[in-house]
Amino acid sequence: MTKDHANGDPAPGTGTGAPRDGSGELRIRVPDASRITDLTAARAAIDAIDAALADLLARRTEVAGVVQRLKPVGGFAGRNPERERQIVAAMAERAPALGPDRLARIMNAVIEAGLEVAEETSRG
Ligand SMILES: O=C(O)C(=O)C[C@]1(C(=O)O)C=C[C@@H](O)C=C1
Repeated sequence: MTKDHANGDPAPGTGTGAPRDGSGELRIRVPDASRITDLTAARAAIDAIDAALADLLARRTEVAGVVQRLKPVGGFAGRNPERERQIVAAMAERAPALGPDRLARIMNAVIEAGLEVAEETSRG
């Protein structure tokens, strides 16, 4: 993986974009979008962000699987719309440009994917 010489992080658009060093910490260097002026750099930035998103989604899926095992009723049968609304509301505060309706669609897909993986895993 190409390393950023300053701090050892992967350069944007190379490698996974999100080092796994066992610390549980996930770091990504993202250029300020307003400073990107060419298509190659813009796509490299997207690739780095998507690599970090993939890492986060994988980790979220693992933790959501633990939640399913801890709940009295896990999986799709134990779906909790109020908790999902809270998740979306908290994310909408951090990402106002997306807004709650789009974030609800995104998180519905994320949550359902996590529940599918948890159910497949529990079936063995
Ligand atoms: O918090 C829970 O109760 C979960 O089961 C986790 C989770 C999630 O993936 O965030 C999944 C399904 C529920 O509908 C709500 C949230």
